[in-house]
Amino acid sequence: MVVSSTRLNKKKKLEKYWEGFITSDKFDLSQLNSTIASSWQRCKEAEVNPLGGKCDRIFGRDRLEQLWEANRILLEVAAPVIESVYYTVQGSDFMVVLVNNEGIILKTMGDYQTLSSAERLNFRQGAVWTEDSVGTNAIGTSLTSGIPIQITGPEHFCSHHHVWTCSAAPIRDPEGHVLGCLDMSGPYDKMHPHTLGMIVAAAQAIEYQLRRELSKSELELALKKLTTAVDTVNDGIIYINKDGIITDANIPACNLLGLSHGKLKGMRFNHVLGGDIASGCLTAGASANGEDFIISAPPGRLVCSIKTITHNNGTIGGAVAVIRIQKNGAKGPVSYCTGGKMKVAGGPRTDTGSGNGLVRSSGGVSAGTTSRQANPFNGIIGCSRPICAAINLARRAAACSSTVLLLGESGSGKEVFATSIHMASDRRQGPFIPVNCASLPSGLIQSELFGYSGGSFTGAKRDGQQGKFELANGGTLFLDEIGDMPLDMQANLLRVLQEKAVMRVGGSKMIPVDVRVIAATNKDLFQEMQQGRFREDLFYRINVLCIEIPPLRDRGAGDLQLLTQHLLVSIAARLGRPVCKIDSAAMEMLAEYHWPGNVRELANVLEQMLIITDDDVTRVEHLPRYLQKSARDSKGLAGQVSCAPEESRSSNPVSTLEQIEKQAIREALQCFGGNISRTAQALGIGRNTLYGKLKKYDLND
Ligand SMILES: Nc1ncnc2c1ncn2[C@@H]1O[C@H](COP(=O)(O)OP(=O)(O)OP(=O)(O)O)[C@@H](O)[C@H]1O
Repeated sequence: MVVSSTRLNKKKKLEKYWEGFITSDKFDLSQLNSTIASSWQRCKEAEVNPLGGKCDRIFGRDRLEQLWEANRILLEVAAPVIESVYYTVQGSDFMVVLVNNEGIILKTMGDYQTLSSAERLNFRQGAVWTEDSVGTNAIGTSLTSGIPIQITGPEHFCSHHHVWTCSAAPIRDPEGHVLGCLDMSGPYDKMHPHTLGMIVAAAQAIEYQLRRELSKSELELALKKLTTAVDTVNDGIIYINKDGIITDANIPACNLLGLSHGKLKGMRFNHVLGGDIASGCLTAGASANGEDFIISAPPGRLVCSIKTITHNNGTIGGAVAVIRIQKNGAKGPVSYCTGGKMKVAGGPRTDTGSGNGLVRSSGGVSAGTTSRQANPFNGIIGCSRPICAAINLARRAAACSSTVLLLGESGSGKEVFATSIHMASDRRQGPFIPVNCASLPSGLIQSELFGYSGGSFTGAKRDGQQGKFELANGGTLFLDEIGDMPLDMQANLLRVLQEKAVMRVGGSKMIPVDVRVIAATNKDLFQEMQQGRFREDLFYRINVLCIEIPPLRDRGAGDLQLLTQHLLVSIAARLGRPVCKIDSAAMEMLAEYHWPGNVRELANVLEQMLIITDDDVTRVEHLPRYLQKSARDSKGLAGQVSCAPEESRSSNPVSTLEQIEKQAIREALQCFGGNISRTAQALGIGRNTLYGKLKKYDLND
């Protein structure tokens, strides 16, 4: 780009000022913009090295993760704005940066070249970009002065920044507190005064969205408070819309009326409680408002009081009815219950109310609380400490959108974890696309991942083809065996992860993709990185949240039993055979074995055993030879360790599935200190099923 002579003159003039200022104690800065002059003064007082500019205050991954969590809403709201700003300037060597109110960089997005130049200054996530750390700069100076500012070339206090131009604007919460700032930085010769305008508009867009988020969460909180209060009172509370239809009710109301929440909702209030009491309030207005009505229904009478809800313009929006059992002496007009599905105490539920069925129902029907959502982590069988720790981390991973790195031996369940994280995340409606990086031929890996445009190579489809990234848009891309990805592809992958956009092979335009990446490997990536087989920058890019999945041999006998039981049932179902028991000696041998192939190997061994067994018990002789030998060898070394349930060891040589199940439940209960929910979750069954089994096995204590 040709730099205009005016700009060159301005730069030369600024350079003179800068040189004069840093070399002399007294230098007249009256000609310089006052915000910049004050900033230079502050930097001098803070003894910032004017000949430097490379940041040496950088927070590591742990602190950064805490900061991401602390600034979660800001990051979520800012992400789409940052992307749209970036796409507007993409290809012009600019980068967009979000920092928190302490000047710590939370997020960067930019062209590869610019990010690489920035990296040389440590201008990257975790770096502290305040004035006292790196001198006058748009971020630090905007945060200090509280105003949007553009700082170009020699206006920066440190000489390393003189080739940069930066524009930053503070982002404030609705009360005016600065939450951070948004910055756009790029080469000095591409400086444009409009950049600042764009950044100010983007910061305002973030502020606007933050206000909306905040009022939404305040509203949710107010609603929660209200629901909690409503559910803790003893009186029945019923909400009615302006047409007299019940829209909601609390638990006591359902109990008093003997109707479930689901049934009550949608019924006509008058139909349930009789008379015209609701219509009186809703149509005739205030005359009946707040008055008590007695509803007659053996064996007791209910007092009902209705209050209308009015809009600001005075129109009636609905009503709230409060009902309670009539205490002696309560007076009021009498209404009669005329219909609805009533539950008579001690008797069956009737479908036709005859006008006298309104009673207090003590048991049975409870208000329909929202049913518990299915837990995707229930599919991960195991209750040992290491697997529970991994599941807990995975749960956290599901709640955020950071890249996840799954480490674990082959067959240990990395894909099971990846799918569970996807299913528990807010991307569950989007696609889950698994890619095995090791099995892709090196010539095809690029087009497989990024797609290709029409006619880009012989044999290519005429209209081109989407790659896995595009296919995973809005969902999750599972990059299995990432440690086997060729080095040149690693560079391309890094670029896509940074830019959140792909360019198809043979294509010319960037296609934005919204993909969450979960990577997995059974290799020691750190070692791979040190030996130059894995790119350092990619390693740190994907290693945001690392989950180590323990090998089966480290998960203890409890997990082995649980998995064996689970797999025996599912394999039998798949093969269309009855479920088999497993001989305790065989079970012991399984526990002796070191399981290099982990759960996958266990599943294969059990399938083989089921296939070759003729009766309903599998024994040691059904085990593969190599496993028998290996287990015997290790037993010889390690002594006798039994994993068979205690009660089966004494007399009966065969462990029934029930014995195994009882033992597994006992261990899981112990592991979770008797907590039913967590035990049920770890065992992969529902709480009610667990209660049933505790009763069956007499494990209630
Ligand atoms: N905790 C678990 N609960 C239930 N099934 C499991 C568990 N762990 C693994 N499996 C089963 O074991 C098999 C192998 O698991 P998975 O494919 O997830 O392993 P992996 O670590 O991704 O293997 P690889 O490294 O070879 O790709 C699958 O059939 C999976 O269903």
